[in-house]
Amino acid sequence: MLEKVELENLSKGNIVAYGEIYRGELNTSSLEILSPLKEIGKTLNKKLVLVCLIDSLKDIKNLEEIRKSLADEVWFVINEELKDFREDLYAEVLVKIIESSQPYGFFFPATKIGMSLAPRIAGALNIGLCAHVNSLEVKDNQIVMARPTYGENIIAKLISKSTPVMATISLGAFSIKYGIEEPLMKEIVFPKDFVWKSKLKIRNFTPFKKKPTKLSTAKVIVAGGRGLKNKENFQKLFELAEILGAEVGATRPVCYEGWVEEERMIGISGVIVRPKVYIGFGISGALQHTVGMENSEYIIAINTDKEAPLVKMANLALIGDAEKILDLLLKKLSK
Ligand SMILES: Cc1cc2nc3c(=O)[nH]c(=O)nc-3n(C[C@H](O)[C@H](O)[C@H](O)COP(=O)(O)OP(=O)(O)OC[C@H]3O[C@@H](n4cnc5c(N)ncnc54)[C@H](O)[C@@H]3O)c2cc1C
Repeated sequence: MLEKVELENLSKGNIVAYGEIYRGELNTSSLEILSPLKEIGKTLNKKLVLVCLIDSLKDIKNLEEIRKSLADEVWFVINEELKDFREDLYAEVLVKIIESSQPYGFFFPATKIGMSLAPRIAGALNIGLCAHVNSLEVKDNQIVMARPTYGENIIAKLISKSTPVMATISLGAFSIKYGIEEPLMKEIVFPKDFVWKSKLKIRNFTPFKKKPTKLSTAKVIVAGGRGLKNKENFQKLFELAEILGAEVGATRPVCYEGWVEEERMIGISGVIVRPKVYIGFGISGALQHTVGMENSEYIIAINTDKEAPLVKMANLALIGDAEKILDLLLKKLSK
C-alpha cells in the first residue's frame, strides 16, 4: 500500500525527476539522471523525488529498479487514463504537480517522451528550459547546466532565471547508481474535479519490432559515418557487431540519409556513449559527434584522411578505405 498524499499537500522545493514509465516499463534513462541530481540535492540540501505517471502499480515490470533508485521519494499518479502516453494529459498532470509542489528543479531524460513533455510544460508555466544538458553542478548555490551550443562548437554554461530550473538531460551522459535506502513511495491524490481527459485518441498501437538499442551501456561500439559511402556498406557494420558482441552507432548525416535508424545516432543530438572500445569507420570526428563518445576507453579510427579530428584523438588509427578494411575484418573474423 502506498501512502496517499493530496495534491495540495505535496512537499515543496524538491529536486524532481520525471520517471518515464511506458506500457508498464520504467525507462532506465530516468535512473541515469538521478545520479547527478542526487549530488545536487545533497549540496543544496534538497530532497530528490521521482515522479511517475501510471495506470496501475502492479503492472510495472521493473518496480525493483525504482525501489533501488537514488530517489528519496517516489510519487506515483495512478489513473487508468494514463495507460497510453498522451502528451496533453501527461503535461497537464505534471503542470498541476509543479504548481502545487513548487519544485526547485524539474528534470527529464532527453527521450522522445521527455523531449515532448518538457517544452509543453515549460510553455504552459512560461519558464525557461535547457535542452540536452550533459553536465550539472552547483555554484554559488545555483544549478549550473552545461551543453554544447553555437552549432555545438562551444560548451555553454547556463543558469536558469526562472524556477523550477528545467532541463532535459542527454541520454547516456550519466551512469545509473543505486541508493542504500529504499525511497518512500507515495500516491498523489488529485482533486475530484480534475478532468482526466485527453484530446488525443489512440486508434491503434503497433509495437516496435526491433529490440531497442543498448548503445549507452555497450562495452564495444562499431560506428559508421559518411566515409562508408552507402547503406549497403553500412549494413555490414551489423555483421561485424554480431561477431564482436557490439552495438552499432552512427553519425547524424548517415541517420538522416536513412542508412540506419536515428536512435543509433551518437553525439549531442543523439546518445552519449562510453564503451571500452569504440571503432569509427569513415567518421570525421566533428565536435557534435565526439562530445558523445570522447569518454570511450580505447578509440580506433578508420579514415582515408590522416588529418581527420577522430584520427587525431584516436588511440589507434588505420589510414585507408573504410569499406575495404571492414570487408577484410569480416573475412578474417568470420572464419
Ligand atoms: C546542431 C547540430 C547538431 C549535430 N549533432 C550531431 C550529432 O549528435 N551526432 C553527429 O554525429 N553529428 C551531429 N551533427 C553533424 C556534425 O556536425 C557532422 O556533420 C557529422 O558528425 C559528420 O558526420 P560524418 O563524420 O559521417 O561525415 P563527414 O564529416 O562528411 O566525414 C566523413 C569522413 O569519412 C572520411 N572518408 C571519406 N571517404 C572515406 C573512405 N573511403 N574510407 C574511410 N574514410 C573515408 C573522410 O575523410 C571524413 O573524415 C550536428 C550538426 C549540427 C549543426
